[in-house]
Amino acid sequence: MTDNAIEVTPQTLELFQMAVEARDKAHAPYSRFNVGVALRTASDKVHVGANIENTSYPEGWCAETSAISHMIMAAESGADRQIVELVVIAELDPPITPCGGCRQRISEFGTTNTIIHAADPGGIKSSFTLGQLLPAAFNLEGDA
Ligand SMILES: O=c1ccn([C@H]2C[C@H](O)[C@@H](CO)O2)c(=O)[nH]1
Ligand SMILES: [Zn+2]
Repeated sequence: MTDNAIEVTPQTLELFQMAVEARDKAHAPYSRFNVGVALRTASDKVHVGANIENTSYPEGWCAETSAISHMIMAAESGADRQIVELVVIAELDPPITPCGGCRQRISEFGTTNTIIHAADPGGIKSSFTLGQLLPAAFNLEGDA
């Protein structure tokens, strides 16, 4: 359990390990801030990503975006593109949560119940639902 009572399961710990490994692949020579992500789909597939920066600074992208790109290109069914749970890891205290743009991207392929775990190398430190991180999200389809 973390501070707000979202459960950390053995599956979550596996996700954490994969995010740690993904982080080693970051290309972040400009910020020197390596980020790793692992996400699990409704079909129980795992995809990873790291941040990939560019000498033209605004052209870099986040670890979450890398992982979503992997998920979409590997997907063969609707469940393969539904994000159930995601771990983001960097080295900061308090641990980072996805940036605003990535919250919106996760929202495209998640629900308000999608779980987002914020980790540092020591483990998962806090957990949120996407609804907590992106309340009143933009959604052309409305609630119906
Ligand atoms: O959730 C986040 C927040 C930041 N970054 C990256 C973007 C940039 O490369 C570096 C510093 O902001 O961290 C991510 O990958 N994910
Ligand atoms: Zn981002």
